[in-house]
Amino acid sequence: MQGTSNHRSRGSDDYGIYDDAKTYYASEERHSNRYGVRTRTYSQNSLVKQLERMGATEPFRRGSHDETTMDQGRRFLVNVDATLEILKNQEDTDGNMQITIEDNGPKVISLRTAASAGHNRFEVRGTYMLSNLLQELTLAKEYGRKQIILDEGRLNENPVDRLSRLIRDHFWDGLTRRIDASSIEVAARDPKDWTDDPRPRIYVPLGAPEQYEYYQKVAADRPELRLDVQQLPENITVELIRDLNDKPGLLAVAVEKVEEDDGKGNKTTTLKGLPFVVPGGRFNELYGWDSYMESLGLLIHERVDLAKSMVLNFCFCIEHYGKILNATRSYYLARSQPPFLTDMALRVYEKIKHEPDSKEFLRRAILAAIKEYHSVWTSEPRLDPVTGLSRYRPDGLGVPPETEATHFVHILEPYIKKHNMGFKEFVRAYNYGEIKEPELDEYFLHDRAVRESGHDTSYRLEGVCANLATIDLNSLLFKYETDIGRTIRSLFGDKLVIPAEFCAGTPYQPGESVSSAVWDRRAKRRKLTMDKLMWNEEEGMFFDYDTVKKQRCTYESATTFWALWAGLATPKQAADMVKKGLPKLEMFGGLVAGTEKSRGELGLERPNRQWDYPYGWAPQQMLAWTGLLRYSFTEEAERLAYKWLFMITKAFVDFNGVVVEKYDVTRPIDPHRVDAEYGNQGLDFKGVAKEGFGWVNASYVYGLQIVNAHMRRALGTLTPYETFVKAIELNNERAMANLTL
Ligand SMILES: OC[C@H]1O[C@H](O[C@H]2O[C@H](CO)[C@@H](O)[C@H](O)[C@H]2O)[C@H](O)[C@@H](O)[C@@H]1O
Ligand SMILES: [Ca+2]
Repeated sequence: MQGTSNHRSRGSDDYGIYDDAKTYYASEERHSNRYGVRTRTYSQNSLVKQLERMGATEPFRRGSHDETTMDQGRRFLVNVDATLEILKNQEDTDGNMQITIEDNGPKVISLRTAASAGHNRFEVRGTYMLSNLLQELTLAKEYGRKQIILDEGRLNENPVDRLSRLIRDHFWDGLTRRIDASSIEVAARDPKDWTDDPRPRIYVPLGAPEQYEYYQKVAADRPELRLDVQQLPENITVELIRDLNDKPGLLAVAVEKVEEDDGKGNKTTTLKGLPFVVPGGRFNELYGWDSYMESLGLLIHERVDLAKSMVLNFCFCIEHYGKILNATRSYYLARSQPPFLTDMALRVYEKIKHEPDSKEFLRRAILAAIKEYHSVWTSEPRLDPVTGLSRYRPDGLGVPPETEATHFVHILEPYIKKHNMGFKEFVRAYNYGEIKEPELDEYFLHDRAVRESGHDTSYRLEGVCANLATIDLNSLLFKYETDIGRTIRSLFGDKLVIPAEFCAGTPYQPGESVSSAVWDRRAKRRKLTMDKLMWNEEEGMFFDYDTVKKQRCTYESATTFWALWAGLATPKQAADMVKKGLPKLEMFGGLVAGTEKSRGELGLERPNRQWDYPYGWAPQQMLAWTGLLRYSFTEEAERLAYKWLFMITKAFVDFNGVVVEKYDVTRPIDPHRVDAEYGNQGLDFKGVAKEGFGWVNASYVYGLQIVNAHMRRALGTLTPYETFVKAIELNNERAMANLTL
């Protein structure tokens, strides 16, 4: 592998070695024989004929290994199909269309060099280079190339640079959706639609009549889509949401008006969907907290427009659906997800504040957040009136339809037996209240809350979540309170007028103005209550508080660090957390979601849960790093970031460019293997990964900003953390010895 690589690196020919796939492979000229390659043409027919004659897989004579590296690096002349065949037959021994350390091929292929016009050969060796070759050829084939001139630099690229580049140039685009005529069929696809006729369907809120008209026109103009366009009634009840489960669909989000040219010089106005980034895999809709995490990566990559339009989509959701939704599908209408809107909007604002409409953007986001704060998070049923703290506690009816088919079998089985019914028959009868089972009602109340918490599922929350004032939610609300107060004070002259459309569900009258003082008081009160009910000095951790049992919980969770992220911990609490809490949760690959002790024994009746030990999730890492830095625990933040990035980079190198939804942070060899619940997302690709996974992509980009330059270099050479530290210590000792004072 190369120690470093320069992404702007260009050969004398002016082509970039690290151009994005489209630029690299779509150019005819780049792959013609202009690099001193013999002008003989290798037609596809003659290649295939030679191939057949030789009974072999590649049609050139064997050359010597005497190619020298030129200033722009070695280049290979590669026949795409034939080489792909060799790779598949020889190197992908388990036949999963990926070349990984689990394949048992010879791990070497000899490629013809371009400078010798294909006469000389050079061996490409090892899993990483071969899997990069597979990825490059898969892309070349998709761009219709039969023969390419391939830079060796694309095969032995520093993996940190390669993954960062793929995220920047490919993954974000692969995950971006727009709900308009340009690509509604892509956005509407729902792998979680288990109905007999999973056709594309969109629900449009009553307050967006132009959108309703627009989508009806799209459906009429393109009948082959079978797009079903439905208008939602004004009052969205839990009964309605349950009924929509038979016809699940996408929920409309924000659009903008644009001018369109009909090709004859006539201008008409049409609608264009504001884009958003989806998590990936089976999650093909706009998610609440995934979007926040994604925006942290997008902003680093200067994709400010995407982050901004996700904020605007959230404002649309609050205005039309009453909340930032768990995600934008009909079955998610009743529940939200961890709230991050104020921080997200402020980060976007920081990037656009020189633009004329930036203040208006921020005003709208803060008004939406205020409405959400009051009408969703601090009113019943989520508000616990006794403590004033909040809980994840959404309304809903029956069994959530979006989970994998078997998810609730073990829960429902006893009831199915009791009522002597089939699975589907029972679920329908229960959902429609024909069967009353109060115990099940209680189970699903908590299950819905678990899903709203984003931590679905975990033994921290199962069977109790709706009663818990969690450390995560209350830290986020403290952040809302402080962000809103500070913004009103510093950017709106300590006076923000609440317009009529933002009043419903809030204590405000139209035109009433709000100042920062009340927000400061709310934050102060929340902090005091949390200190009293949730902080355990002995353990050095914040714990959830059970509002029904009126006691502090004991499950040790990585969410304790959210208190640092939000800035609610005192310096002493932060130091205690680093000293006592952190060692319990720090693993080989970074932070684990919860401790093994807290998770407890697993068994047939107690299967593993994806938000428990031994799994680690990108949002937990990102919030902890940011929180630690906020309290000046730089070394700890860097160390945790290094471990997480190392684990991701190593899996990326050893497993054909894989980037997944979550990792087993205790598993050094194959951390992407997760068999809990619905397995892992992001694994299912042929030849080349195109999307990664939204928040892991973001954590990678964000984490690289946390580690120092020396660490970044060490990651590029896949240096395990312990080795890195030893090397640093040795260096320091030497430097000390050589120090002449
Ligand atoms: O389909 C099952 C569940 O899937 C979602 O949860 C998981 O994926 C989300 C998207 O990446 C993520 O936000 C969440 O934290 C994950 O646990 C969905 O959010 C659940 O509501 C759904 O039941
Ligand atoms: Ca394989």
